[in-house]
Amino acid sequence: MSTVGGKPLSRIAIIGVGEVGGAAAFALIISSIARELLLVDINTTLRDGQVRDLSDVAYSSNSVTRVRAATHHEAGQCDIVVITAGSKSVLGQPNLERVYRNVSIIRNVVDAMKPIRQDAIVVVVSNPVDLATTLVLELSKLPQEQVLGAGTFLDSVRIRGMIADEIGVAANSLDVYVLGVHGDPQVVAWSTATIGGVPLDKSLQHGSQVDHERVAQECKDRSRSIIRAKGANPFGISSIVCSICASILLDKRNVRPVSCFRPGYGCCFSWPVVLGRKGIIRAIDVPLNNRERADIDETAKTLKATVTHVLADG
Ligand SMILES: NC(=O)c1ccc[n+]([C@@H]2O[C@H](COP(=O)([O-])OP(=O)(O)OC[C@H]3O[C@@H](n4cnc5c(N)ncnc54)[C@H](O)[C@@H]3O)[C@@H](O)[C@H]2O)c1
Repeated sequence: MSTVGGKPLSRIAIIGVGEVGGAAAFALIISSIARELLLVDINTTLRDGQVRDLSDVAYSSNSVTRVRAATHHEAGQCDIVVITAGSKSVLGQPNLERVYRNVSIIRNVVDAMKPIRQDAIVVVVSNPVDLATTLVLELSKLPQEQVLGAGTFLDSVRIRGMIADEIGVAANSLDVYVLGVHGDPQVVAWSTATIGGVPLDKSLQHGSQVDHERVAQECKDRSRSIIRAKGANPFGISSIVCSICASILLDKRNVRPVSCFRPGYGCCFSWPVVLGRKGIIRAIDVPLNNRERADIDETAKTLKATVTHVLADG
C-alpha cells in the first residue's frame, strides 16, 4: 500500500463506469472509505464525465475520497479493483450471446490490467457473475482469497428484508442466505435460516409461516422487474459493492455470501465467507439439508462445464 505522510493511501478502482459502476462510485465516495477512487472505461468521454460529476459529490459531501480517470493498468495497482464492465442486461437478448460478449470483456479487462499488483483484491460484479469471477481468478493468477464476486449478496439482503417486512421483525435480527450460482439456479438456505438464533420456522407466531417458494421466486424476479421498469438496477448492487469494499479495507471480518472459489467444484459461486483486509479469510461451514446441497451441486457442475468450455475456446 502507498503512503501519504506515513499514512496508508487506500485506492479503489472501478472498471466500467456505466450505470452500476457510476452508482458504486457514488456510494464509495459518500462512505469515504478510500483516499482515491480511480475510474476506468473504454468510453473515455463517459469516464471523464463521470469523474467531473462524481468529484462534485466528493466536494459536497466532504468525503476524503478523490476521484480521477485512470487506465486499466493503473487500476491493476490498486488495493481493490471492482469490475463492473459489461453490457447492460437487455431483456429478451439470447443468454448465450450476452455470456460470450461479457466473457470477452472480462478477458480484455484482465489482460489490460496486467501485471496486476500481487496483493490486489478483485471484486467482480459483471454478469454472469460466477462465471466471470472464475475467469478472473484463472486469468489473473491471483491467489483464490483475493478474487471474489458480488454473487448472491444482494439476493441475500433482499430476501432478508422481504421476510423481515412480512413477519414484522427487524432485518438485522434475521439470518438467511441465498447461496450457489447467482440467477435462476440460486438456492435459499431455508434449513439454516434463523431469527435471533432460533430456526426461522420454529420462531414464527402460531399459525403464521413464510411461503418459501413464493418468497424465493419474488427475490429472483426482483432484478428483472427493476430492469424492465428502468433499464438497469444500479442502486442495490452499488450498496453491496460499498459494503464489500468496507469489509476489506477496514478489515471488518463480517460474514458475507459472496462468489468465491469452491475447491470441491473447481469454480466460484456464492458461499458465506469471512471478509477482511486480505480478502476471503475463510469459508463458513453451512449445514445445508440434502435437497439444498443437491441443488447447489447440480448447478455448480453445470457452471464448471461452462468454465471449461469457455477457457478451451481461448
Ligand atoms: N452481480 C449483480 O448482482 C449485478 C447487478 C446489476 C448489474 N450487474 C452487472 O453489472 C454489469 C454492468 O451493468 P450496467 O448496467 O452498469 O451496464 P452499462 O452498460 O451501463 O455499463 C457498462 C460499462 O462497461 C464499459 N465497458 C465495456 N467494456 C469495457 C472494458 N473492456 N473496459 C472498461 N470498461 C468497459 C462500457 O463502456 C460501459 O460504460 C453488467 O454485466 C450487469 O449485468 C450485476
